[in-house]
Amino acid sequence: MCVVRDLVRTYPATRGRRGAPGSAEIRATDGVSLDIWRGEIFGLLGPNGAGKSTLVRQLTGLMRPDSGSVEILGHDIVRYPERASRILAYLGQESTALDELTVSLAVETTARLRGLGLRSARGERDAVVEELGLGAIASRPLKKLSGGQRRLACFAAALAGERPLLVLDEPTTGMDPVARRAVWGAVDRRRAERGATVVLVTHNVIEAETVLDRVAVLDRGRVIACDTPAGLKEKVAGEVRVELVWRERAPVEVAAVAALRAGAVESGRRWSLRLRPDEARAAVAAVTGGPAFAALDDFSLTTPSLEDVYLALGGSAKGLVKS
Ligand SMILES: Nc1ncnc2c1ncn2[C@@H]1O[C@H](COP(=O)(O)OP(=O)(O)OP(=O)(O)O)[C@@H](O)[C@H]1O
Repeated sequence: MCVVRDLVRTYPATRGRRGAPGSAEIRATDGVSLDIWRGEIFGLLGPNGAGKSTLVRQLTGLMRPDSGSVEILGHDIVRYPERASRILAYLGQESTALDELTVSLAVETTARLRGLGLRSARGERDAVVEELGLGAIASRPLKKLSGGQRRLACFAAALAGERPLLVLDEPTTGMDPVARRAVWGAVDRRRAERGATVVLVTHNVIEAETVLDRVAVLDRGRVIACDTPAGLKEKVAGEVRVELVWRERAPVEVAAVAALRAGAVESGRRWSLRLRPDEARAAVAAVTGGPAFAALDDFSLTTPSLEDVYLALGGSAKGLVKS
C-alpha cells in the first residue's frame, strides 16, 4: 500500500535576532523506511518531537523530503504530491480550515471536494454524523464547539468521500471516552467493511496496544523498531514494571531505596522501574517492609507495556502517555 524509503527531512538552523539565541538544524526524519500493508492499522509511536508529524506530512505530499521516496498505491508522492489527495484522507493535528462551517456542512463540503455529487455527499454526511453520534451538534459551527467535539467533527470530515488510506495524526486528542470509542469503532469498520488502510500517529501507549496491528517506534527521527504490539512486547517479556509513588520525597537515605534509584525513571514523586521478576519481588519487599514504607504512598507491579519496549530500545520515554 505504502512504501517509504530513506526519508530525510532537515529543518534548517535559524539565526537569532536581537540577542535572542538561534536554533541548530534539526533532522526531523533521519532515513525512515517503512512498508505499510493494505488493510492494516499501522501506528507511528514516539514521544513529542520524535518526528511523527514531519513523517506523515511527507507521506501525505504536504511536505517535500530532502531525499528518499514515498510510493502509495503505486503513485510516486514525492514527484506528484498532488495525487495524494485523491488517494488518502489526512487529519492533521491542527485543522482550522473548516472552522466557519457547521458540522454537517463541513462533512458535506469535504465529500463534495472529494468528488461526490450533491445527493451522495448528503447521504454520506447523514451516515457519518449518525455513526459518530454528532446529531446534537450537527448544526453548530466548528469554531463554537469544545476541543473534543471539534476534533470529532474534523474526524467526521476526514471520513467523508471514502479514501482507501486514512492518515490520522493524534485523532483522539482532547476527546472523552465515548468519543474515543466512536473514533475507534469507525476506524475498525472502515478497515473491516471497506478494506481501508489506516496510518495512525500516537504517543498514547494504551491506545497503541489496543488499536494497532503493527507499530513503528520513532525516536529522534529514526525508526528504532517495527512489529506487532505483541511482537514488540516479547522483547521485554522477562521483565516486570514496578511503579513507586512517594508521599513527599523518596527516602534516599535508606540504602535499599538509594540502590533502586539508579534504575528508576523519576517523574515527580513517581518512580518507574523495569526489573526481572525476582528483582521486582525484592524491591517491593524492601520498600514495604523496612523504614521506607512510611514514605510510600502507593506502588504497583504490572506486565510490560510498549513504553517499556521503548525504554528497552534506548528511547527517552518521558513523552509517552499511558492513558
Ligand atoms: N517547522 C519547523 N521548523 C523547525 N523545526 C521543526 C518544525 N516542525 C517541527 N520541528 C522539529 O522537528 C522535530 C520533529 O517534530 P515533529 O512535529 O515531527 O514531532 P512529533 O513526533 O510529531 O511530535 P508531537 O508528538 O509533539 O506532535 C522536533 O524537534 C521539532 O522541534
